[in-house]
Amino acid sequence: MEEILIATKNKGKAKDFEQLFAPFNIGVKTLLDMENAIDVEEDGTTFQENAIKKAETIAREFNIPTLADDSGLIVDALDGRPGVYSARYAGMNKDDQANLNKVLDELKNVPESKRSARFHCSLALALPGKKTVVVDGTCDGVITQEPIGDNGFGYDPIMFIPALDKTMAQLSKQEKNEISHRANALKHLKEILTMRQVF
Ligand SMILES: O=P(O)(O)OP(=O)(O)OP(=O)(O)OC[C@H]1O[C@@H](n2cnc3c(O)ncnc32)[C@H](O)[C@@H]1O
Ligand SMILES: [Mg+2]
Repeated sequence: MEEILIATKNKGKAKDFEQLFAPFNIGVKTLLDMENAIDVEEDGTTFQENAIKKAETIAREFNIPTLADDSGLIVDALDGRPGVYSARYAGMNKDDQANLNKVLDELKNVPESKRSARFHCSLALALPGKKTVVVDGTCDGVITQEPIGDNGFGYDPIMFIPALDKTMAQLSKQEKNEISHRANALKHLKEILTMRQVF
């Protein structure tokens, strides 16, 4: 594989992937580099369904190997919300700040011992003419009382990682990419592709 298209318009994800793919000899493009990319409606009820739909629709449009990421935050005390609706939890206009404030608000009276959560990432790789490969990765944490840290994106400032004693937004890009849901999913994908000798 010489070039891969990441089917995302999210700048934060695009940066994560740029760094995650740096060790491989593969050119990485995202939808931020492409004109006229179809806007894929994320109407699935699972991360995997949405990832497959994004990857296959975009692979068909541009006819190159395409990787899609559907991800989100799962909070135990909120029965798994925001889950697949993470990107539009506070409304359709995709505002990271509003989304994380809604989570903090809903957890206002929940004690630390019950604030467990995890990030989930489903990756789908659509290779023209082949069956799409799907993998998952997760990363456990605890929701803070308020946002802490300026790095990363999305819900990173409210996701505390006990083992590192920092929120995701206090980690450097390198540190996040060693432990993140996205990094873990990519590890699984690499194992499968190595097994199938695609890489
Ligand atoms: O669909 P694309 O174009 O890839 O971009 P998106 O932002 O809409 O992405 P999703 O549909 O997968 O929604 C993911 C949501 O979960 C959040 N999220 C995903 N990965 C994250 C991470 O590593 N850190 C913090 N928040 C994350 C992100 O901010 C979104 O609100
Ligand atoms: Mg999306």
